[in-house]
Order: sequence, then C-alpha cells, then structure tokens
Amino acid sequence: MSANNLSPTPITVLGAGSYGTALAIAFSRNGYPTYLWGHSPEHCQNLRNERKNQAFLPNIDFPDALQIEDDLAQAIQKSRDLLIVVPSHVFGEVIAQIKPHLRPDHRIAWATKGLERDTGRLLQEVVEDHLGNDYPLAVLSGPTFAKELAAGMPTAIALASNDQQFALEFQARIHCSKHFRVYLNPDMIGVQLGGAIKNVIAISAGISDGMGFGANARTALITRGIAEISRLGASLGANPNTFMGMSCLGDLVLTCTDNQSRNRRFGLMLGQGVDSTAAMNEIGQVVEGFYNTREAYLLAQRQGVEMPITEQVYQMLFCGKKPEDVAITLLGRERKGE
Ligand SMILES: NC(=O)C1=CN([C@@H]2O[C@H](COP(=O)(O)OP(=O)(O)OC[C@H]3O[C@@H](n4cnc5c(N)ncnc54)[C@H](O)[C@@H]3O)[C@@H](O)[C@H]2O)C=CC1
Ligand SMILES: O=C(CO)COP(=O)(O)O
Repeated sequence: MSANNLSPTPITVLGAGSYGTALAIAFSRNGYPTYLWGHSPEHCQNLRNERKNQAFLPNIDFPDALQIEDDLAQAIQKSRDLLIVVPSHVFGEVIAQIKPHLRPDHRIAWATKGLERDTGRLLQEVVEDHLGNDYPLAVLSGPTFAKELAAGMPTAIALASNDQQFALEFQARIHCSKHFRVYLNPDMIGVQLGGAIKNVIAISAGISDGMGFGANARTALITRGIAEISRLGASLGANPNTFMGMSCLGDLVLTCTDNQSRNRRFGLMLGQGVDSTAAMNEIGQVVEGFYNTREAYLLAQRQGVEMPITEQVYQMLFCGKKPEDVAITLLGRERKGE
C-alpha cells in the first residue's frame, strides 16, 4: 500500500538526469511502482546495476519500487501517467517520440523548466501542438534542488493542471507529509512562466555576485525580477498571485541565493570573466537559462513587455556586452515609481 493509502498506481518518469531521478525516487519512496526511462542505454545500465544515480545523486539508493526501463514504448505502456523531466531544448523532440505510443487514457505531466528552443513557446503549447487538446496535462514547478529532494530533505513545490482529477491524484501520490509538500495551483501559464524565467534572473544574480556586488544588489535583482516576470505573465493571461508562490518567488530565492543552482553558478563564472562556453562546460549539466534568456527576451519583445534584467542578460550572452556595462545600464535607468 502507498504512503497515502491509495492503490499503488504506477508512474513513468521520462528523463533520467538529476531531477527525473530525484522525482522518481520521491514517487517510489511513497510506495508507487515507478519506471524511470533514460535515453542512453549505457546510463540506464549503470542505474540498474548500481541502484543509484551515482553521477548526479551520489550515494542515494533507489527504493525497491523504482525500476529502470530503457525501452521507451515499454516505459510508456507501464503507466497511465507520464512525467517528463528532460531539458527544454529536447522537450518537443521527446513529445514527438512518445506520441506513437500513447493510449487515449494517458495523462501527461512535466517538470521541465523552460521555453521551447527557437520558438519561445510555453511547453503546454508544445504538447498541445503535437498531441492535441484531449490529454489531461500538469506541470510541476518550484524550489526543488534534485539532491535535497532525493535525500528526503523538506521541500515544497507547486502543481498546476488543466484537469482537477489528475491534479488531485498526482498530488496525492507525490505529496508526503514527512518531507514533500505539493501545493495545487490552477494557473498553468503562471507556473510554467515562473519556472522558465527564474533561470534568467538566477544567471543575473550569479553575474552580480561574481562581479563582487553584495546582498543588496542580489536582492534587488530578485525583487525586480519578480516585477518583470509578473509583467510578462500579465500579458499572457497568468494570475499575478502565482508569481508570489513556489514557482516564481520560491524558485527565485532558491536559485538566486544558493550555489547548488547551475544557472547561478553559470552567472558567477560570467561575472568573473569566464566565457559562456567554458562556463557551460565546467558545469557539465543543463543550464536552462542560457538559451531561455534569448527565448524570454524575444517573447517579451513580441508581447511588448519591458524586461530590463532579461534584456541585459541577453545582451551579455548573445551580443558581447561586458558585465560592467550591464550594471551601468541597469543602475542608470530612468527614475521611476516602484
Ligand atoms: N536538477 C534540479 O535540481 C532541477 C531541475 N529541473 C529541471 O529539470 C529539467 C531536467 O534537468 P536535470 O535533470 O537537472 O538535467 P541534467 O543535466 O541532470 O540531466 C539531463 C538529462 O536529460 C537527458 N537527455 C538529454 N537529451 C535527451 C533526449 N533527447 N531525450 C531524453 N533525455 C535526454 C540527459 O541524458 C540527462 O540524463 C530541466 O528543465 C531543469 O530545469 C527542475 C527543478 C530542479
Ligand atoms: O530549478 C531548479 C531548482 O528549483 C534547479 O536550478 P538550476 O537549474 O539553476 O540548477
């Protein structure tokens, strides 16, 4: 029986990086049969042999209920509910790959944080474009470093869905009164947007700290970051309250202030003069904010929304602007009301 006294409905997690593995551990720890699919057979073999993801989550043993599946069709057939946790630049590709294997009763969630590469679309639009509007969908987003979640340290997150039944069942399965709180939020647009754009702001906070600026500057970036994400959200129909919750404020505080964040670490290196390719190589994992900066900037332009921090990170990453000049531009903006 599961920790929540429901029948142990299985779940399949697609994407065996640090976060997919951590979420699979969370489900299986609650007693649900959990199938974790990774696209690299060699990586899957290591996970199966070692019963841990030594590369990303060292020394955290897999619960017995967690099984590794390297055949995508089999992984999809094992469960009605699929949770996709791959980087945003391959999200559309993975949706296209799963499409031929779906049954009409499948339900699809994702924990990927980002906008689609090149189009800047929200991932919900990508899913609906490929799969139509009939599948129940959900997005999981909030301040959750994979290592802490996998280690069972206290964590809270938001879950938004277009289907109330799916939301409640999904929440019941991953929520755990001992260490994982899952808050429902009906605002899919806002939850997706906060999770995507906080990566850009985390890069800016890293740049600021890397340049030797202090807590005042970091806090200003977090606060004005929320302001600009909220403006973009309003233009897309999000609920403004969402940006004060887990998926935006929560994740901004986490990733702008703690060096577990890859986006923040990437920014720290940029602020210290390291070039972006070397910084990405040094991190060796997905840095969602890198391409998402461009997509967020272009989305803001299309929406006619002013996003000065995003624009300056874009100028630094893609137009060669120096961090010192970025700081001068942001500090020298016209006087205005809050
Ligand atoms: N690591 C964390 O603490 C958190 C990560 N996330 C989000 O989760 C998503 C995944 O990130 P991580 O797991 O951290 O990345 P990661 O860098 O740890 O792993 C990425 C995984 O994606 C796999 N992958 C690459 N191309 C693929 C493809 N075409 N098909 C299937 N799999 C492919 C890689 O093999 C690798 O296992 C990102 O959007 C990230 O923002 C969200 C919250 C926390
Ligand atoms: O989204 C995250 C935590 O909520 C992980 O942040 P990074 O991708 O910056 O490591």
